[in-house]
Amino acid sequence: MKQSLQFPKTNKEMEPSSTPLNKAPLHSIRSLHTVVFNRIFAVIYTLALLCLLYHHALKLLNSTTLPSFFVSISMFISDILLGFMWITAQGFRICPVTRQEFPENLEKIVDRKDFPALDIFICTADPYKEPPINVVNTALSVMAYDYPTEKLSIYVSDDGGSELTLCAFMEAAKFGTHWLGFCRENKVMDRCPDAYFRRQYTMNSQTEKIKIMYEYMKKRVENVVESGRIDEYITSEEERQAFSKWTKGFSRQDHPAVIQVLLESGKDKDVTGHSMPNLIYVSRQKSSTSPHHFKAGALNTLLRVSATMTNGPIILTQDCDMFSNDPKTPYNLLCYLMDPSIRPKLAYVQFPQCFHGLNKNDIYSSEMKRWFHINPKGMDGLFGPDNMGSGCFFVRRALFGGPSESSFVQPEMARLSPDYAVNGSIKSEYILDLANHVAGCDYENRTNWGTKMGFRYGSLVEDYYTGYHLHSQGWKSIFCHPKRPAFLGDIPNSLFDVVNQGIRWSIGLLEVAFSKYSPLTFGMRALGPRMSLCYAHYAFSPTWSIPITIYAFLPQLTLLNKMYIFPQVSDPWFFLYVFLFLGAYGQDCLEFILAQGTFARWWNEQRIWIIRGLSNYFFGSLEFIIKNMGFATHGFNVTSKVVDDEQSKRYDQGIFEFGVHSPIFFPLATAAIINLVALLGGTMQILKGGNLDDVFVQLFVAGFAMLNCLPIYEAMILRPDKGRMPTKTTIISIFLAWSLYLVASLIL
Ligand SMILES: O=c1ccn([C@@H]2O[C@H](COP(=O)(O)OP(=O)(O)O[C@H]3O[C@H](CO)[C@@H](O)[C@H](O)[C@H]3O)[C@@H](O)[C@H]2O)c(=O)[nH]1
Ligand SMILES: [Mn+2]
Repeated sequence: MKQSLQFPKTNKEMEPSSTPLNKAPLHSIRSLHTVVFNRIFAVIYTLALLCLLYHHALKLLNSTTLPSFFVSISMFISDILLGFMWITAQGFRICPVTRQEFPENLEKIVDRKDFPALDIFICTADPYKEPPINVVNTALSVMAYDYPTEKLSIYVSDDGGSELTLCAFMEAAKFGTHWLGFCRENKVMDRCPDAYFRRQYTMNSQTEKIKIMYEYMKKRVENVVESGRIDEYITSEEERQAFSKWTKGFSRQDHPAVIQVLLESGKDKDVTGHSMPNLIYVSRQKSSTSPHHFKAGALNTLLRVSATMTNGPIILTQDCDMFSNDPKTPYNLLCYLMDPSIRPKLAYVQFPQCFHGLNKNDIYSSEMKRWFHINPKGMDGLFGPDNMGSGCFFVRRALFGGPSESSFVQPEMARLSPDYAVNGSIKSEYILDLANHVAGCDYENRTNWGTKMGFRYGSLVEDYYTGYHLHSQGWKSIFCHPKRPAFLGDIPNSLFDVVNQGIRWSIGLLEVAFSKYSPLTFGMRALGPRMSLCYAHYAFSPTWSIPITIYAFLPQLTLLNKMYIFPQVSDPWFFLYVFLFLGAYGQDCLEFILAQGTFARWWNEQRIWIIRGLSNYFFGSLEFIIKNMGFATHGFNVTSKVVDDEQSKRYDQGIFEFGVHSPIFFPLATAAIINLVALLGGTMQILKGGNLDDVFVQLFVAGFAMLNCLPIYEAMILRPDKGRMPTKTTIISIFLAWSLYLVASLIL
């Protein structure tokens, strides 16, 4: 049977004469006040950039020696790239908007029993980097959504193919029957058990009981992972059956599909007698000879498996460390979905990624305020925010071709179509066989999955890439940012993890930047200039490594060799540099603070930008080039979510964590040394009677860098703890700095 109606009709559609949506609006939108200022400033700044270009051209023409030509051209390239990135950033500033939802009006417009079915996808990939107890917490937090349970299905994708994770979920299913009832009866807001017990809660016999149960479950799950053995935890024949696929030849890279229905809605009840939602464990088939496309591949498998079982028209994609912080979140989503003026072209509603456990001044700028909070508002005034992977509700239909009837892409099996109405028990043999079939590792051969259908393959930032394609096809999206964060996630708390995550993102973004789908070519045509500027800003952000690296070394090395490369203070061109620097930094700071940021956090953000330039962007670009030369690289390196107590203590105190010896710290440490030496050298030149007028800008650049490097000096020399910069890294960096200085002295 085909389903003719995906979403219930709202009263408004049925009776166009009365307009309840006007009396009880579901959402509102308004322009941000900064728009006018942004536009005027953009014009002035662009003119200043043109003047700078002219100035550079003059300098190039007037350079008489090879070294001075080399220096001029390097600075020219740097400023062109900085200017280019600045221009692309204007896409976000041209018409930023902010939205508000009125979920309290929702039930006036649509009955709860008519809510659309919701399929929730949670991805995990490694039980040692992503502790199953955290994944379980994430799952429980969404299982406990305030939503009709018979419409709620949770699919857990385990790319680690680990029996430990399955075992953890069996424990979770049992505990869930207590937890869900407890949350409903007590109207609990924190439905992630771990978050609930970490916060203040009223102690009574009921909370005490549930806490004991939680602790018991947690202990069992942690023990399973620690011992690596599941035998003691198996209590029934059914459970034993579930693990029968883990045979001798079973490995992470090579194993059959494992699909296990842990809870079936309508059949399994919680302790208060209410139905439980569906809970399904899925580990897709893997073979070392078939590409699996990382998270995008996992999501596409879930798309198909869920299609065979529940085929909910709405899909929430969730990282395993991003738990729900508000049980009413689906209500906010429905405020847009139920609006007939928005629904036909709506592909997804994105909630911002928010994080818990940030230290006071957010030293690694893990909040990513610009990426996750400020920029999406800018895109929301155009076609809508980019997709951020987690916390995103998709309309299933949007993953099957463009919004028009004619651009619909029919999957190879009608059974997987977004409008197919499923029926029958999800535990039936027929459905399970089908589900196993579509979870096969060769299933996608010669199909449109990953190209025209589902989540897109070809970039390590599958979220960004998929959102970009959906917009290009004519779909819209919405940025929904309620006051209480809808989801809260973990942050990496060592610089090493931060940098590695950033390297992966850089590679993924460059894969898009230099593909046939580049935002500057394909994007311009498909999306128009403003939206494609936004996408280009992200795609090309790794190119920041070039100007940042040049600015981190060249002014300093030239200063040490008494070569002055910027205008003198008395030269009128000097003021152009002052304006360009203060203008960009000032606007950046203003935006950050207007978005409820603090000055200290902004300062750390700009520092991390420089650090990224010398690490993530730098090595990401390098790895991208290596990859394109045909060498194998890392792929999707999952970020570790394991917390080391000592390390997290240092993090809480706001101390930078280096800890491991790694080449990824070389450029950073070398730059720190060179800048300090240049600052000292430059000061000496003045003391010896040099002209401050000549030296000033270079000295300023070195001083500014030095300020930014304070935590690095501290980590190199002052700190005794384990998180300090390893001596080996420091020594090699000193050697590198020395060599650079020698080479520069020879050339310049
Ligand atoms: O082969 C893989 C690799 C990863 N994952 C899952 O993908 C998610 C994100 O991985 P993580 O290591 O946490 O990456 P982050 O950099 O923190 O994630 C951000 O960036 C990713 C793209 O690089 C997006 O997929 C994420 O949604 C976004 O939050 C996790 O749940 C993983 O379990 C898989 O399912 N299969
Ligand atoms: Mn993550």
